[in-house]
Amino acid sequence: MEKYDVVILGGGNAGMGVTVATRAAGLSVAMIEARDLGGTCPNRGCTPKKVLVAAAHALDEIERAGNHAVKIDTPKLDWRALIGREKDIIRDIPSRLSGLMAERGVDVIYGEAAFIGSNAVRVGTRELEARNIIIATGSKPRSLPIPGAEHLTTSDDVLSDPVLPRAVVFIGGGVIAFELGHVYARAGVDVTILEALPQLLAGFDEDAVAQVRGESERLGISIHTRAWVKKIEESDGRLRVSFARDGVECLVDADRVVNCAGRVANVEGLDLGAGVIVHREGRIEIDDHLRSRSNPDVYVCGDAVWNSPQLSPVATYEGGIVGRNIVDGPKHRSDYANIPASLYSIPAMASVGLTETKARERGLSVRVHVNDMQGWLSTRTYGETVAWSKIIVEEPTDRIVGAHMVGHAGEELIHIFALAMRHGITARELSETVYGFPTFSADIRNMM
Ligand SMILES: Cc1cc2nc3c(=O)[nH]c(=O)nc-3n(C[C@H](O)[C@H](O)[C@H](O)COP(=O)(O)OP(=O)(O)OC[C@H]3O[C@@H](n4cnc5c(N)ncnc54)[C@H](O)[C@@H]3O)c2cc1C
Ligand SMILES: NC(=O)c1ccc[n+]([C@@H]2O[C@H](COP(=O)([O-])OP(=O)(O)OC[C@H]3O[C@@H](n4cnc5c(N)ncnc54)[C@H](O)[C@@H]3O)[C@@H](O)[C@H]2O)c1
Repeated sequence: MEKYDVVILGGGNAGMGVTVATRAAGLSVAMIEARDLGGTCPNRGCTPKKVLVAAAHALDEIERAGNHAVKIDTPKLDWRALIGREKDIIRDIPSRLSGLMAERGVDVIYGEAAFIGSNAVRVGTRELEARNIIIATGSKPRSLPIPGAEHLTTSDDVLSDPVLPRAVVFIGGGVIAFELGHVYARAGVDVTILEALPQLLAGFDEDAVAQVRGESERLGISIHTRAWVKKIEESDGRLRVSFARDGVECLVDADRVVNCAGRVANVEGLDLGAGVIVHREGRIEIDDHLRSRSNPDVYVCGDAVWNSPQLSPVATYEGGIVGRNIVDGPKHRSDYANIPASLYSIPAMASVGLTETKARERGLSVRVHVNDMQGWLSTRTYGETVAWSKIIVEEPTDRIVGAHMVGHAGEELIHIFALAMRHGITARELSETVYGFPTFSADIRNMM
């Protein structure tokens, strides 16, 4: 049995995050990775997705070029070349991360790990024992138990398929469906989104979501809520999706049907029982320090945590907390307030803090500033199709408790709000700040 202080299962954002404090403290650390170092975000998530989103942005700019008196013929997207560009941009990430881990003194072992004891794992023929074992194995698409589920593809396939389909159905109306749906729609694909719940994009402010929905429908995306998918069948070389909506049976044909119904912790193959790790259907029971309740030598971080946001910076942050808890003893807790998040639709929807509904549910006395910024000079200058904001301010303290934007460079501006919220800068102080002009940032003064 090889002995280490720390063994990390998974070499994604979360696993990498653990290595910082543990190696700085001189602990011996092994990282076991089944596929590519970097995990989902740089290889199959954020980064390759953003390359496609950037291309869709270019198409959006071209669509709006007429506003600037620029005449452009109908643009033509070479999808195969775009996928090639995407792969090219991310190609050397795993090898660069391998270099980083070597520099940091982390032993990387490739293979699929599983527990063989409370403090031991097996990978291939090797057995490793450690004082602490970290589950940082990420997430995987939720399986959909519907007839024809074998026809489903995932975001991994969308990001790798060099053939542009004619029509695509996304099952689930969450972030992945909207981001990839906007890219496809810009590329001329017929896009349908089928969401089981009455609301789309749960967790975002409902009024902001309504703006995104409007813009998505303007692009030609067909959206159905309360849609219950019954089956997927192959028919004449295409796929036919049957779903019920308000008691009415509906059909939609497509070349691809993508499972975007959420992602669950990827822990099925870990033999959690052998590790004495209590869980409910893969939801590992953890304390405030991200430790397994049944085996305190085991920590969980990143997407493998079932009840924290599945975001790449959150995975890195939680990995950092776990690393510090291992070094300092279990003292550190994560704080998920004021973490900015964006939907990279085109235009993007950005958000930090509480939605209006959540602020009211908490009984906060708030003033809500909603701005349709369509008529504002900066919006008109750039010919934006949507420019909208909602800023939620607590009445007695003037503290900003939530900010939500669609368009207007919101995915960048949201960080100014996040910074203000984190450091207690009030709405008035933010409004009184002198901003460079003319910029989108300067509009913050008039948003509240
Ligand atoms: C299409 C898509 C787009 C996304 N876009 C964004 C975005 O724009 N912004 C954002 O913040 N987040 C985004 N996310 C979410 C983000 O990618 C994840 O939150 C983040 O990557 C999670 O990091 P992690 O380290 O927890 O897991 P992962 O990065 O998934 O890493 C887990 C690693 O564990 C390995 N592993 C699994 N099982 C084993 C085993 N038994 N033994 C050894 N290794 C194992 C896997 O191979 C993987 O490399 C996106 C996700 C997807 C799917
Ligand atoms: N920009 C970003 O930060 C970004 C981008 C992509 C992914 N991610 C992360 O990846 C995670 C997974 O993304 P996702 O879009 O798969 O999940 P999601 O949780 O955002 O959305 C899933 C949606 O599918 C619906 N659904 C579930 N079962 C269904 C069914 N049988 N039929 C129809 N609808 C069904 C849910 O009600 C939900 O609205 C997200 O939680 C997100 O945090 C983040």
